[in-house]
Amino acid sequence: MKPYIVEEFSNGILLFTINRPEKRNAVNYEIMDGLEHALNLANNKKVKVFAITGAGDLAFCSGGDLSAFHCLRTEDEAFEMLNRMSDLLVKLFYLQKPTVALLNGTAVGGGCELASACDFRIARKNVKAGFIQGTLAITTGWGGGTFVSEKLLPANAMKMLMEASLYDTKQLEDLGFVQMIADGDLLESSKHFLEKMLRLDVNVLKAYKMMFINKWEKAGLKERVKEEVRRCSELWEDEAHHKQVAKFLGIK
Ligand SMILES: CC[C@H](C(=O)O)C(=O)SCCNC(=O)CCNC(=O)[C@H](O)C(C)(C)COP(=O)(O)OP(=O)(O)OC[C@H]1O[C@@H](n2cnc3c(N)ncnc32)[C@H](O)[C@@H]1OP(=O)(O)O
Repeated sequence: MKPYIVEEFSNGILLFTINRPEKRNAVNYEIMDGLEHALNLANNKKVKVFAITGAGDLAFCSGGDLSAFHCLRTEDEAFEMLNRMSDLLVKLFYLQKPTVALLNGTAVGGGCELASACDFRIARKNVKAGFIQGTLAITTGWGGGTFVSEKLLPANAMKMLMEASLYDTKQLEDLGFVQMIADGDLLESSKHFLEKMLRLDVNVLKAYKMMFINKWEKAGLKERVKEEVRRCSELWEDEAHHKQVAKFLGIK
């Protein structure tokens, strides 16, 4: 089974699907390579909106693949992986067209960071999401803390990060994290959400997105993401983190 799927629709939506439902769409290096490939395709002027979703109906993305990354023990080893994914999420954040995360299921940890790198989040009714990294004795490490602090009211962003909890769709909507709760098919609901944008020329969408990109550039966003990655790498090395990951993986 291919670990990811890239589909271009005639209405201008390019859809990237993480296709590892058996691992709750956890992100490993293959998925990172796939995301990089899809982001390169998204620069084509035929693409008006870039969308991301997960295969199956249980998880959008469960964050970093703990079995793949459990072997990363030191700050530097962690930084290399975290930096690779954070560079990709910055590229997604700065994509010069609208981006949308279609939350087909649970978005936890890095999965919530992936969703926060998009301009919009549309969720199915029974979805839960949260930055649970704190329960693993680390912080966000792919840029999600920086992204969400740009997207939500400061108190709501800090609440989501510091509570390290899962929220339901009503809570996510109240926090301003989710812009629409889908009633029925997620892709159809997203087309309804996007239909007014999709009728505009891609250059108009690009010009408006540049207004936000310029603001983020002036706010030192890329440097703040690098600091976030470094802070997470430092915590990653601590025994407290390795112990929590081993517990999840059932390793004594
Ligand atoms: C900076 C980002 C940072 C990083 O590490 O890079 C993070 O993302 S930290 C957060 C890492 N993610 C997690 O801690 C989430 C772990 N997963 C879960 O909490 C649950 O699996 C959940 C809530 C996503 C779904 O629960 P559900 O009961 O539906 O499924 P299972 O727990 O039974 O899992 C099924 C199957 O998938 C494997 N799995 C799930 N998540 C991951 C993951 N993140 N990495 C690797 N494998 C994962 C799980 O082990 C099961 O595999 P199986 O072989 O069937 O036992």
